[in-house]
Formats: sequence, structure tokens, C-alpha cells
Amino acid sequence: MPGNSFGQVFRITTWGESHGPALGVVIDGCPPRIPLREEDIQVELDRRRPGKSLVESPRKEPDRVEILSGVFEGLTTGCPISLIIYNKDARPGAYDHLKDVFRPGHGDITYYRKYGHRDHRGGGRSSGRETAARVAAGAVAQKILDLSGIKVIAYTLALGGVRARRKDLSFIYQNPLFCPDPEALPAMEARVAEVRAQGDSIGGVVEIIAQGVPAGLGEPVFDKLDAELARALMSIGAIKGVEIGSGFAAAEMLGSEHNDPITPEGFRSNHAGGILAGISNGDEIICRVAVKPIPSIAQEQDTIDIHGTPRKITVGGRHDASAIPRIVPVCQAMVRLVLADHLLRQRAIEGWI
Ligand SMILES: Cc1cc2nc3c(=O)[nH]c(=O)nc-3n(C[C@H](O)[C@H](O)[C@H](O)COP(=O)(O)O)c2cc1C
Ligand SMILES: C=C(O[C@@H]1CC(C(=O)O)=C[C@@H](OP(=O)(O)O)[C@H]1O)C(=O)O
Repeated sequence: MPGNSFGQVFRITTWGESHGPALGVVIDGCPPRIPLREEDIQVELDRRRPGKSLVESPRKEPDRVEILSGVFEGLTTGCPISLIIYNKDARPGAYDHLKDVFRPGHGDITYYRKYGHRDHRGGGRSSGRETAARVAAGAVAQKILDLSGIKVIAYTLALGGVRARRKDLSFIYQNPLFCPDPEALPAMEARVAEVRAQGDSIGGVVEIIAQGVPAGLGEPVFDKLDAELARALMSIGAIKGVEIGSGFAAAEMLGSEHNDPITPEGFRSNHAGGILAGISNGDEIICRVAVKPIPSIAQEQDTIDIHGTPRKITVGGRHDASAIPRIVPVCQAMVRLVLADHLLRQRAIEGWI
């Protein structure tokens, strides 16, 4: 199946299904002599794995990563890095009632119309479980970003209509929702509990920022940095919108308000979100994504089966009430992958490698 790879210089291919034996990623184009241990990757996977809090799918996946290739004596060799994560709590037989019927809001109907059959064991390849492989690859990408002092931080800006502000970035990993606002957290938790009790689901907004990105990343026309970030983030299931900098608010602003004045000390504001003409300007990069509510809900819904016959469906199974918070480390990983790829492209131009 084409479409499983991402990146130009730092390239990844993810593989595996939600209820197969394992999933993983092959990374090609990683420079040699970069320190890399399984623990560096594991810490990121632990933030994404299911079964940690009430908002999340109760599926118990330890998501232990094993490095199969491309690392020797703790350093990358320059050869393809292969990472594997075994599925430990798959229940392929538990989805037989979904074999011939399409879940509204999920990829069942489009996979069936494209391929003529589908893997009905959970989401199969369209399951958010695939994002474990992206997070693992993102941890490797961060190793490259570390060499240039680049930090990528992601957090929950809104959940089920409850908005947070970027108040305390040190608070993100102290709460299960990756909320940066201690005052907004209780209302978010209450909203999750309320929606879960109704057998329903919610979405929200994730913000991703990148600090320390040098000016000059991004290509002048099609592979503009903002275009690449939007593509990378939109490639995650459940994401329905991407904003860079002021985003959709720009449409309501005057030029005199939106332009970021340039001073000898730097830009006085950052409506650009750190990118001008597709090229990083040295300021903080700011992206936001809109996350839709989880499609698999416990309420009865109208659908059809593969013969086009109207059916009622109550999905059941082990599902998240919201893709937030688990999608937060996935967004962070995709931004890391884009920046590492573009850093290596730029360093290649400058003769670094
Ligand atoms: C981390 C993560 C977890 C998700 N968990 C679930 C889930 O438990 N149940 C579900 O139906 N969809 C879940 N989704 C969303 C579906 O995978 C997604 O809606 C589906 O692939 C259809 O793609 P689309 O929403 O981009 O159209 C999750 C997505 C992500 C990224
Ligand atoms: C297992 C994970 O999340 C899954 C994402 C998902 C979906 O449809 O996206 C549906 C559920 O799993 P299943 O494929 O068993 O129905 C979630 O539990 C994971 O992220 O590791």
C-alpha cells in the first residue's frame, strides 16, 4: 500500500495494524554517531500509550520498544534504524460484529470503498494505534534537533469546549491531560467524566511550539515549512484543521495589526508563527490543530452494511473518550520529524554532512 512513508532526507515508513502481532517504523537517513537508547524512545511512548487514565482507551498496551537495527554501542550507525513494538493486548476476535458494518466517523467505509475489503479488527491500519510508531520515530528525530538546541513542546489548549491558556509549561507532564493551565484542568476533567457517562466523545485543540529553530528552514515553493507542518499534522487521524501563527484569526485582522514589526532585537510580535514565505524566521514556531470527537461511541447510530442495507450500530469496545490527551505526543512527534528533515536538508546545502 503506498502512502506509508514520510520525509525527504530523514525518512520514515511505519507498518503494522492495531490487532496484528506488532507494529513499528523503519527510519532511513539518520546521520551516524548520534547517541540513541531504547529509554530515550520509551519515555515518549509512555506518554502516548493507552490505558493510563479514565479519558483513554482501557486497552493495556505496555508499548515497549526494541531497537532491531541501526544502532551499535549506543550510537546510530547511519544505516536504517528499525524499531518494533509488540501488541500485547490485541483481541482480534472481539470485532466480528463489525465485519460487515461501517462505523460512522471512522475509516471503515472509505477503506472498504478503496480496497474492496477491510481489516475490521479495530481500526486495523486506520487505528490511532499506528501513531505509536510515529512517536518512536519522533524521539529519534528529537536527537537530531538536540544537536541544534531545538525544543518542541505540545499541550492541550482546549478540551470539550473548556479552554486553557499557556500559563505553565512545567505543568504539562504533571497532569494526565497535558494541560498547561492548572486553573482550567478541573473543568476539563469534569467535562470528560460528563461526556463519558453519556456514552459520547469530545474533541479539542492542541498547540505545538518549537523553540530555538534557526532562520532558514523550509523550501521556497512547494515544500514550505508551514505547508510541510500542516501536511504532517493533518496526516494524523482525527485532526480536522491546522493553524500556523494567527491562523484563521488573520482573516479578521488589518495588515497594520498582523504584520510583525522588525526591530534590531527581533520581531516585536509573532502573528507569523515563526514562518515567513515558507522559511523559518528564527522566532518561535506556533501550530494549532483541531481534533474531532472520537467516532466510536457507545450511543446508537444510523449506518449501513456492506450491501447498503440500513443498520443501527452501537460500537462498544475499548475506545478513548477523546483523542486528547494521547494525540498530544503524536503532534509533537510529527513536528519533530518535519524539523529534523528540514534541518538535515539545510545542513546538506551548507555542507554539514
Ligand atoms: C491517538 C489516537 C487515538 C484514537 N483513539 C480512537 C479510539 O479509541 N476510537 C476511535 O474510534 N477512534 C480513535 N481515534 C480516531 C480515529 O483513528 C480516526 O478518527 C479515524 O482514523 C478516522 O480518521 P479521520 O478522523 O482523520 O477521518 C484515535 C486517533 C488517535 C490519533
Ligand atoms: C490501541 C490504541 O488506540 C486505539 C485507537 C483506536 C482507533 O480507532 O483509532 C481504537 C482503539 O483500539 P482498537 O483498534 O483496539 O479498537 C484504541 O484503543 C493505541 O493508541 O495504542
